[in-house]
Amino acid sequence: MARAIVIVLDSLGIGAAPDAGKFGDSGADTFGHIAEKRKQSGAAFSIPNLLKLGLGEAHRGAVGHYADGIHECETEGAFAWAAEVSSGKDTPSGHWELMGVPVHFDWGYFTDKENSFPKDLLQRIQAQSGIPGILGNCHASGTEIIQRLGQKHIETGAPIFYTSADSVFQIAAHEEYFGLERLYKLCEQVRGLLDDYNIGRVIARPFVGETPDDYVRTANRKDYSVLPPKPTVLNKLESAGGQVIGIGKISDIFAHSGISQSFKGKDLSELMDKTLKAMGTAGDNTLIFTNLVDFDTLYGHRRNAEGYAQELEHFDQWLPKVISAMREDDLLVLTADHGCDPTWPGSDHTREYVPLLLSGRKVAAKSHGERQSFADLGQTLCRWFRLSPMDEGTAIDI
Ligand SMILES: O=P(O)(O)O[C@H]1O[C@H](CO)[C@@H](O)[C@H]1O
Ligand SMILES: [Mn+2]
Ligand SMILES: [Mn+2]
Repeated sequence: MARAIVIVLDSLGIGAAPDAGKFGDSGADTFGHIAEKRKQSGAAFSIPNLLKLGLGEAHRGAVGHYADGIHECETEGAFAWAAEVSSGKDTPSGHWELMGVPVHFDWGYFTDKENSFPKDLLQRIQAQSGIPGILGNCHASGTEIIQRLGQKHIETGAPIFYTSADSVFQIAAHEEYFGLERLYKLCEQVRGLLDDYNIGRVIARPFVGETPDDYVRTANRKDYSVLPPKPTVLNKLESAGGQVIGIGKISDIFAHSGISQSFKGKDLSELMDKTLKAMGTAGDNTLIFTNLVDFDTLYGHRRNAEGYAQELEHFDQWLPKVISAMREDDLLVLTADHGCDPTWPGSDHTREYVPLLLSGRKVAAKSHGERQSFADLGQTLCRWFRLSPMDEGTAIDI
């Protein structure tokens, strides 16, 4: 009986999508530019297991040439490169589309770079929560804004509100001076006031530290997403009696819908450890669904190409353990939810193709070419679990 393990390397795009121009992202290439930077440094880029599963070949398919230092590689799995049909290049859109439900509506955005949030919304937040004031109220990189405003936040007790090119309302506050539970409660209140604005997520961004130079965000980040617009493959599998084990922020991304069990972890090692543990215990008809957020949060948004390369090498070393924990009827999928090119201007995501790397004892090594939607993965999972098809997506013939 079937199981599937889907691991999202958050933000590992493999080249500008056909519609990247609409997002100002023509020429973005997360994987290609990481490889290029590593080549320029003179050091080798050691990701043999990812290459065997088809990462280099999928990237070549998407952009038309091998990344610097990457050569032809005989793959041991099926691979493809997929474009996104959802309107946004954000995390929920990417994950929901992977699970068969693209976002066809337009999210609301706070587009103004300064004074980003409407005055009446801010007034209602203050009235309901009783916070003494508001800091930020602009587009920002989350690490830069706590360095700039963290001290004032501690002195005044006013939380830091900021946003980005995504449909997000982010709130940074000190875990001890402001309080973690208080931050979560504030995020819930803000979530409740955003219905008219069609905003995808409120994100709690707690940090610790005593001076601007040592403020650091903690693993207690929490995402408050709206529900996907329709039932996803997760709901379908659960309704058919299967199990969905979410690891990392998967449960938050799906607003806890279609998740049977959820495990968190503070970094890639903990998350991969929990993935392996789940593989050891999960029964048939289980989807183990892991999100590895650090690629995006620590390296993509921070525009740290070398850090991203090292994290990919680190992940690569986990793959032999994952592969040896696989059973006869397991399908392993490595993919991504959007790009976040660490060489790109600004700090936002980039509109890119994502890899679909499928492997397992019953999966033939083959290129499945370009896919028109991430939803092809959802449809493939339906077929794998013998579920009725989703409305969107074309199953990959593995
Ligand atoms: O700069 P930080 O706080 O990491 O924010 C980033 O994280 C959000 C969620 O991925 C994105 O919308 C982007 O703004
Ligand atoms: Mn993401
Ligand atoms: Mn991100």
